[in-house]
Amino acid sequence: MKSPVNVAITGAAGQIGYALAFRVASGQMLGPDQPVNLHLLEITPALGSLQGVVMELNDCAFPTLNKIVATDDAKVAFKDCNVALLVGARPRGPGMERKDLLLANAQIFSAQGKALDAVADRNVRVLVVGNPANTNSLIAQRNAPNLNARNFTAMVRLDHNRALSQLSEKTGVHFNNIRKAIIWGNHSATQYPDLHHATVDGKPALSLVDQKWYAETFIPVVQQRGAAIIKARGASSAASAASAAIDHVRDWVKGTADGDWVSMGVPSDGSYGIPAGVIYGFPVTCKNGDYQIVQGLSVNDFSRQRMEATHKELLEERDGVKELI
Ligand SMILES: NC(=O)C1=CN([C@@H]2O[C@H](COP(=O)(O)OP(=O)(O)OC[C@H]3O[C@@H](n4cnc5c(N)ncnc54)[C@H](O)[C@@H]3O)[C@@H](O)[C@H]2O)C=CC1
Ligand SMILES: O=C([O-])CC(=O)C(=O)O
Repeated sequence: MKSPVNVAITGAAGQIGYALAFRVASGQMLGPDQPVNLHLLEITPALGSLQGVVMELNDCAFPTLNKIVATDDAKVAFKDCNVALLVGARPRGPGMERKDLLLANAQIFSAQGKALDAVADRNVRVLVVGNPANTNSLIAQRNAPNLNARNFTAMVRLDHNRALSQLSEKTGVHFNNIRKAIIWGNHSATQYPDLHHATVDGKPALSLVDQKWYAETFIPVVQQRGAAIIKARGASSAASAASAAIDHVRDWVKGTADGDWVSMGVPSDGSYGIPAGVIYGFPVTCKNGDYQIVQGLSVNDFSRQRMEATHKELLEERDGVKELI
C-alpha cells in the first residue's frame, strides 16, 4: 500500500469545496491506489457546516480516504501538505468582473502563502481556484519565498474544458477526439481561447468552422461562460470548477496524454514574449510530476494582439496588490 498523500482544500464547506472534497477522497484525482489524508480549512463561522461535510465524507466509506483533518487554522491545514487546493474565497455575483474580488480576496492569499511557506511540504503543488485566480496565485507565491515558485499555479482548466465543449457542440465530434485547444492568459473575460493549433478528429479545427464563428461566437462564449452560468444558476460554477481542479492536478501529477496538451496558469519563463514571473495560461505537457510549457507554436497577429491584451490586464491586477507581493 502506498503511503498517504496530504491534500489541503480551503473553503471546503463552500460550493466548490463540497463537490471537490468527495472527488479527491474517492481517488478521482490521484488514483484508486493512492490513499489521501484530507486537510480541510474553513473560516471559524463555517466550522459547523464543515463538520457536516466531514460526517458525509466518513459516511461514504471511500477505500482511498485515510484520514480527515478539519480546522480553521491554516498552519494545521497546510502542515506537510503535498497538494494545496486554494478554493476558499468570495465568489462574484451578477454584474461583477472577477477582478472586482481582488480587494476582498487578496489578503486570504497572502496569509495562506505565508502559512504554506512555514509548514507545507517543500515540494507542495499549489492550485489557486479562488478568483481572481492568476493574481491570487502570484500573491501566494510571493509570500512563500522558501517554496518552489514553479509550483504555484492558477486554474484555467475550466476555460480549457469549456473550449472543448463549445467546439464539440459546433462540430458534432466528441471531446475525446478534440486536441490541443489553448487558453492563454488570465482566467477572466480577457482570456484568449486559441484554436489555431487545435484538431478535431485529426483535422485542423479552424478548417471545420468559419472565422466569423471563431472570432465572434466561440471566443466570447468561452470568455463569458462563467457569467452565463451565474445568470442561469444564480450562483457561480461549482461542480464544473471542482471537476477542472481534479483534471488540473491529476494531469500535473500523473501526466498528460500523448499527442495532446492542457492549459495551466503557470509562472512564465519568458515563453512567447510573456515576461518571466507572470502567472499566465499556457499550453503545457506534464510528465513525471512536472509540467513544461509547449514551445515553438506559431503566433499570428490575431493571436498576438489577444495574448498582449490579457497580459496587460494581469499587469494591472498586479499593480493593484503591489503591497502584498
Ligand atoms: N478559477 C476558476 O475557474 C473558478 C474560480 N471560482 C472561484 O472560487 C472561489 C470559491 O467559489 P465557491 O466555492 O463557489 O464560493 P463559496 O462562497 O460557496 O465558498 C467559499 C468558501 O470559502 C470559505 N472561505 C472564505 N475565506 C476563507 C479563508 N480565509 N480560509 C478558508 N476558507 C475560506 C467560505 O467560508 C466559503 O465556505 C470564488 O472566488 C470563485 O469566484 C469559481 C469557479 C471557477
Ligand atoms: O465566473 C465566475 O465568477 C466563476 C468562475 O471563475 C467561472 O465560472 O469561470
